[in-house]
Amino acid sequence: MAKRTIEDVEAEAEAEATVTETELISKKKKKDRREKGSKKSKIAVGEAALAIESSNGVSADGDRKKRKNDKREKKEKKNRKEKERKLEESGDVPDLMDIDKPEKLAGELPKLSKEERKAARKASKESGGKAAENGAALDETVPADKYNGAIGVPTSTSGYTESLELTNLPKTTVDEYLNKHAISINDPHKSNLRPVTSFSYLPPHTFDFSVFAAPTPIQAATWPYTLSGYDCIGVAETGSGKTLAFAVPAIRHISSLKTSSKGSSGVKVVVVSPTRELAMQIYETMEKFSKAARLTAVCIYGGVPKDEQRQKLKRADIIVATPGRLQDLIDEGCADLSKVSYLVLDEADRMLDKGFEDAIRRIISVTPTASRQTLMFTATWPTSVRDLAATFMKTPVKITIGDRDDLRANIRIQQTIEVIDQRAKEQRLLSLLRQHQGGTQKDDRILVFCLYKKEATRVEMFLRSQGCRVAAIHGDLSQAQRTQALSRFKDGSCPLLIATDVAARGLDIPKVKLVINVTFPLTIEDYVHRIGRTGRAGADGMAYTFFTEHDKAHSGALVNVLKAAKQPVPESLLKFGTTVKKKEHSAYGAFYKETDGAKVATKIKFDD
Ligand SMILES: Nc1ncnc2c1ncn2[C@@H]1O[C@H](COP(=O)(O)OP(=O)(O)OP(=O)(O)O)[C@@H](O)[C@H]1O
Repeated sequence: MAKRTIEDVEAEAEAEATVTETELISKKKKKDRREKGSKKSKIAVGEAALAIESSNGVSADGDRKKRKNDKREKKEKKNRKEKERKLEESGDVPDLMDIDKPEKLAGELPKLSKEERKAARKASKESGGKAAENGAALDETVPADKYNGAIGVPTSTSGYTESLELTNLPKTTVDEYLNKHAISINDPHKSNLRPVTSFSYLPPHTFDFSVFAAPTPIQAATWPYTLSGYDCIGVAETGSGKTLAFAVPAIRHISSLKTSSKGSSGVKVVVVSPTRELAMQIYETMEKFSKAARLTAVCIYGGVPKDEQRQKLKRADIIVATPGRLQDLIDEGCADLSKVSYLVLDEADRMLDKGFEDAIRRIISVTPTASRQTLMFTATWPTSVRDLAATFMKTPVKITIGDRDDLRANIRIQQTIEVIDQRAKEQRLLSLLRQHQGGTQKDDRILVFCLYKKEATRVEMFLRSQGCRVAAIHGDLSQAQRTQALSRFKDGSCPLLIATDVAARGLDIPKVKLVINVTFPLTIEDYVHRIGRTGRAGADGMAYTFFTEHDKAHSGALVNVLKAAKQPVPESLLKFGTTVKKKEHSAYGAFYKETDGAKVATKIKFDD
């Protein structure tokens, strides 16, 4: 027999111990199982006994308790449902803005009377049916006088519900508002949503509107549709508050996604604008509102390094961009637009024009078609871009303020056309500046437009040589110089700005007293936008335009714009003729329409 070593003994002892332990565990498990089984059968026996007792009426007390509990549960469920219904009907659905303080919201719910609930239910039902009817002719406009005043209804994912207060307004009050502001709503969905004529009619929000008395007509008319999730074209005069018209629903839209299952990270909102300065301006507005809603916005534009923009893109919810740089970053794989569900083309006609068309197509092509809400806003909506616009939109609602199917300038701007010899321009400019910026008026803001960069530089040098405090903004300057010039003009440290058309659209500079067009722009639309830098937000403005032999191709269109705004038409301008040149889009050809200069634009009021 082999001799056992110390190691063998230890191994055997360990094995024995292990066996013993295993046996013990298995014995305990068996015991537990036995006990469990007996407990179960005891419970089963007990339950069976109870059941027999109960059926014999022995435990009537327990049964009564059970029924009472069931009843209480049913009542609670009914109350919960009723509360939810009230919320929906009153339009006070918990807002995306208020997600941080739901308790406060719940505490603020108004109590509705039985009649109010009934009225709201009926209204919802009625217009719900209407909202469902889709696909009516796109061209069918519902002018103010034909508006049937039916009450709005939630139609979209973001769940806009007309406020009860707005619903309860008499139809005549709504009609009066629509007529007064010449609001035309072309709604193929026939949802008949009433304009939000007061900020208090908006669903609960965290926006601070305290500086404004009421929504402007374009805001009032478009918000119900944009908040409902419809594609929308908004056309209203320069300086009429279109930025907030698309910014408010943008923030609400994105916040609603954050609270829902679709709220994964990624860019949800894209706003595209034609110039860097306008993009920056829109970004400032967006950023102000985004912060309150804890969203992140990024401004993407050319002329500056890309690195910072690339970094910011990684955590952005909102992009405000110029098309070229955005396209670059898409092509580089740094801008992912695959989750974008709210796209805005500001200055839409410009964005759809030849210069930007390719970039816009590229940008739109990387956004999802089905889930994307597309909005277009502008003060000018030439027929030449309308068909192209339609290719990017789904049965859009078109809202125009002040009969803008034909080109309209802001009627509060006093327009003066001076037919002049090319060589006399500089001296005339100088005398106008002395007249409007002399003495106590030395700080009044004047914006001078030139057509070419070189021309702008020449005019700037000339005015400087004459002792004028002057800044300039055009494409030959670095972005830093452009930004500095604009901010000096805005803060008043330099009250005279020479610009090319980079400053023609969208820029909202406070209190520009006078716009002077030294050279006529390339299009009549640009003329309307240039002079629209004055007379904003309900203020009056003034514009002087030098017109020479070289500009005669624009005389007909200019005459129409002047007549429509009830402005004097100088005989010297008429001599160049009144024919309006056809406008063609590169891909869509001519969509010529003779404008009717006799039609008069409607004055839009801000304070009522
Ligand atoms: N409800 C309101 N009441 C009064 N002023 C408003 C209101 N909403 C916006 N504004 C102000 O009106 C001014 C012009 O607004 P905004 O720049 O949005 O005009 P716009 O219609 O986009 O002009 P443009 O056609 O030139 O781009 C801004 O200073 C803005 O703060």
